[in-house]
Amino acid sequence: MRTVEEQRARILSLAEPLAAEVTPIVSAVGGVLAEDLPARFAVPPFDNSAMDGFAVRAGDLAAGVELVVVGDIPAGATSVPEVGEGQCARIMTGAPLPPGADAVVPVELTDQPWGQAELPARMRITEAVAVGKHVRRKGENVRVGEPGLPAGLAWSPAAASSAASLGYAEVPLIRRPRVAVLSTGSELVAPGEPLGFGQIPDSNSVLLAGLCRQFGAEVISARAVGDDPAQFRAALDVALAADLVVTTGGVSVGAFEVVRQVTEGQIEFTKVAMQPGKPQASGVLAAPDGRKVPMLGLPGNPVSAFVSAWVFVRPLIACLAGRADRWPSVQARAAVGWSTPPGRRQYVPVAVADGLATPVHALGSGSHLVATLALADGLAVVPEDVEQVQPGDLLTVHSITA
Ligand SMILES: Nc1nc2c(c(=O)[nH]1)N[C@H]1C(S)=C(S)[C@@H](COP(=O)(O)OP(=O)(O)OC[C@H]3O[C@@H](n4cnc5c(N)ncnc54)[C@H](O)[C@@H]3O)O[C@H]1N2
Ligand code: MOO
Repeated sequence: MRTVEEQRARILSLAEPLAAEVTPIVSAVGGVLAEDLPARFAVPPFDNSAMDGFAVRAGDLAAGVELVVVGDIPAGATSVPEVGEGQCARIMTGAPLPPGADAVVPVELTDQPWGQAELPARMRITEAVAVGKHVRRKGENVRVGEPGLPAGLAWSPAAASSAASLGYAEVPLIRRPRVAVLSTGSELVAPGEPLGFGQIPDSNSVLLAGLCRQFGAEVISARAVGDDPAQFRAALDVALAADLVVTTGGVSVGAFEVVRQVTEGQIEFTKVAMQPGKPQASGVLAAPDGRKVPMLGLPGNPVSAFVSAWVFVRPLIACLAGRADRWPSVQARAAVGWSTPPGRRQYVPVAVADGLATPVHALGSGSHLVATLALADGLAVVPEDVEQVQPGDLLTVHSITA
């Protein structure tokens, strides 16, 4: 059996980051920055006032000193007066600091009224300020040419505002990878439908569509097909419009494994030393338009599909998106003991509280325990060489919320 790491390395070798596209910053939320963006503008772009008040020469100041007001500098002013000894200029927040001035006295520390007021001829200060006070220096956030935003940054409203400030209206972005989800199984009926004999609700389509979105992908379709090779082939051809196809079911050794029957030869079927999630399929298929599209065939058992999505689909989506993948974890102590399959890494859905990890169901990592999956806030990892977890054992618990 292949280790989890070997399988993950194989899967990552199937794909490359999608090509970057020049994208308006405002419409880019959800993408990933493809290149470093150096600062085209200094931030702030010029020395400016942090307060509404008066630009002064700090050396002139003492409580009670009166200064001659030589001009008015609103934000957006295109020219500014020079401030000489004994002089000051009225200035607003964000307005350029005039030559000669080296500090700003807020209007509250003067004898002048705040708010809309005539420009006074003279102004008396009530409290002195030090050199540099209330002045925001050019480039004190970032200087021209310095690193602005780094490649790999997940685009966000904050990133758009940084990019605008750094001088960019468009940026090279890798869009969200497009994923098609295809669940297989003749026993599947749509959620909410009554169940006939031997039928089961299709929970994997909604599970994987949601997880892929959580992992940063755009889901272009999520549907179920029966275990009929022609039906599956036709659905797969449509799904290949995506950047990644994720299927569930039909990868084991039964007599009606439709994913295996249709794709064997192009897709590799293997066993991975993990539980749940042992049977795994992965490979690259040729889309009708000639693109090479990676496909992951996850096992059909719902908890197996869930764990496989976190362990394999998530890093592959991150790779396509041009992002580094990291899976946050915490350490927690097992609240109870349980047995684990030797030689396979176990991923157990657990609830974590007060540093204790409790399996969300007494049957632990049973791959069919879909009804209680939602109660988990992490996947506890039991290493391959452990056969019995004892109460109090320290476990790594991966987050399933980030
Ligand atoms: N003889 C062996 N049998 C099995 C082995 C094995 O090694 N030898 N491995 C077992 C393991 S482990 C797993 S996991 C499953 C994987 O089987 P498949 O990927 O082929 O999945 P199916 O047989 O289609 O379904 C398995 C199970 O999951 C239910 N299911 C499937 N799709 C959905 C869905 N969309 N929503 C909800 N539930 C779904 C399905 O009804 C089955 O109960 O194979 C074992 N067998
Ligand atoms: O690997 Mo299966 O996913 O153990 O039930």
